[in-house]
Amino acid sequence: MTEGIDHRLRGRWAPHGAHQDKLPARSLRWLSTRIGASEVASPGTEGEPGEPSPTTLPTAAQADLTEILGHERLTTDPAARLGRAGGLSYLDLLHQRGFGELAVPDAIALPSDAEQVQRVLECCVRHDIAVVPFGGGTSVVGGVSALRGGKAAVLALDLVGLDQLHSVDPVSRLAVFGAGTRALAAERMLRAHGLTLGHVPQSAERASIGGFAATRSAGQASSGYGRFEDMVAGLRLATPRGPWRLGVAPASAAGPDLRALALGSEGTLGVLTEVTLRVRPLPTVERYEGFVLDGWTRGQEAVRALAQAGCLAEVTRLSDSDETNVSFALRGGMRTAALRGYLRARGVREPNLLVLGWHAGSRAELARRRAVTLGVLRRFRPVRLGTAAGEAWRRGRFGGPRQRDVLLDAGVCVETLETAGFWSGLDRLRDAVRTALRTELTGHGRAPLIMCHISHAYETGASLYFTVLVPRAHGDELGQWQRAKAAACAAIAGWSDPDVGEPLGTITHHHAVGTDHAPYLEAEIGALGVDVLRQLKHTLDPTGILNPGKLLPDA
Ligand SMILES: Cc1cc2nc3c(=O)[nH]c(=O)nc-3n(C[C@H](O)[C@H](O)[C@H](O)COP(=O)(O)OP(=O)(O)OC[C@H]3O[C@@H](n4cnc5c(N)ncnc54)[C@H](O)[C@@H]3O)c2cc1C
Repeated sequence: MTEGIDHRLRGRWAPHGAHQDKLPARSLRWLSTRIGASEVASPGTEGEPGEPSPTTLPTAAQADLTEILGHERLTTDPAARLGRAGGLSYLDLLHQRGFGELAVPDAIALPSDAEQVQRVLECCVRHDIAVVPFGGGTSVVGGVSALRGGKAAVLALDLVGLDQLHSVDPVSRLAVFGAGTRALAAERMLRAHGLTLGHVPQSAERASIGGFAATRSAGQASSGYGRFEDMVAGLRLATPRGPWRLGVAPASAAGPDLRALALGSEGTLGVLTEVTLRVRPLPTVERYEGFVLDGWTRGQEAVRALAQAGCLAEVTRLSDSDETNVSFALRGGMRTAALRGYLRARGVREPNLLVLGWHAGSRAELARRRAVTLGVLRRFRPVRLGTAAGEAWRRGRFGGPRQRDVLLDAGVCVETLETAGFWSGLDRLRDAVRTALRTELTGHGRAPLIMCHISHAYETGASLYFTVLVPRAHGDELGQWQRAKAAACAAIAGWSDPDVGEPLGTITHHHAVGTDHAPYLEAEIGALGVDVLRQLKHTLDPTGILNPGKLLPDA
């Protein structure tokens, strides 16, 4: 029923992928010295979450839900409930390791089709039970926290059973998926038709099509294939007011695009049951290549030039020198030492690694596009590292979450956050976030490592993705990151500098709002914008059962 994913073991990324958990001892030693950690390697008082409180699902509701789903597809088993208690943010993982209070759903519903989803919602309206739509559970912003919103009980509505490819229309290049389909499963199904979606976030092993649509996700190849919302041609939702279908043509002037209301609605307006996606022919040739540019400013200028010349590779990813140096250090060995020497000899003082990955329909197309890209890059004097560096990145692209588990085991606070801004303000945004994080996390012998990369570029601006590593503050594990994240969010929202007065960037480029970013939404969309969302929610979900506390903090 769970497609090989053991939902009882949420504290770790993929129990069956344990062999990829490698982070050599010498790398850990290097890291601990770098971040000032006598504490690293001592995880402190870590444990397991306690047994959850007994379910408060009313007996009458349980009987009605069982009638809809059958005994097999409704469970109040404590392990299954713990398995859907939150997502995969650093704070979620700390909760799973026994720090602080863990909000646990009272029951799990596992519907097998859209009709069952609709009936479950109507039943929850009748019994006034909160519902948390649950895709892959990879939210890193509190999107699947089991909050009750004042209701007597909360149900996690796991969509894993809606995992089918319903139809493929190769003529129109469309495919219709059940919302619970996992990304890699969707790719496998499309491959059989010679097609691809091209949406590959780092969470692809677990995350679902419905989750991507509900959060407006962006994958690692978004510079070529687009953001997930660009891929959505149509949607079906179950709502407390009844089913809703959106999207009947490739383009339309029939009033505002209501699909955009469902995209990014984070389970607060309805439950996505089916998603119609624009698909592309499978590329026949791919090439990943690494380049080094000297300094962040030059690297950023190069990516802007590529974006504005309309010649971004599908994967375009620029790491700052902190991230580049860490990736060199973790690799270690003679080759890396030789590479450092070579870069110094070429006059590179601050290596910023640029990875470009092209997906093309033919060798000729690849050669043509690559030549244009290299032509644009030339004036930024890149040092070419060839395909070995590009392939090294590609091989390691899914390793992050596994290495995070290893670092957590070693007592490191490791978390990411992201934003986006226009090119002209990107330096200011990056500086503000880095300063906020550094100020909050430095002290007591700790020297946080704050790395940044651009992995989604547009004509007008780019995303900034920060990865933070710092020794965990024993006794203040949750507070340490909560304060740092709040400071970074305040900087993005433009609150930390009285001269700014408006947001420096968006509070989230692709992780969504969830609970964590909800306090900052108004700074971005205004009080009127929040009111529009509130009214919309009231129309679709009048009794407020859907995903309480997400997107709108008070809904
Ligand atoms: C290690 C790691 C790497 C990540 N990398 C990326 C990345 O590269 N790019 C990126 O965009 N994100 C990334 N994320 C974040 C996360 O994977 C995305 O937000 C993803 O879109 C969530 O999909 P999911 O199926 O896991 O949704 P969930 O976590 O289950 O849910 C996310 C939100 O959507 C709602 N929801 C889920 N399914 C439905 C549905 N069918 N109908 C209505 N609402 C629904 C939930 O209620 C919740 O509010 C990463 C997360 C982790 C842990």
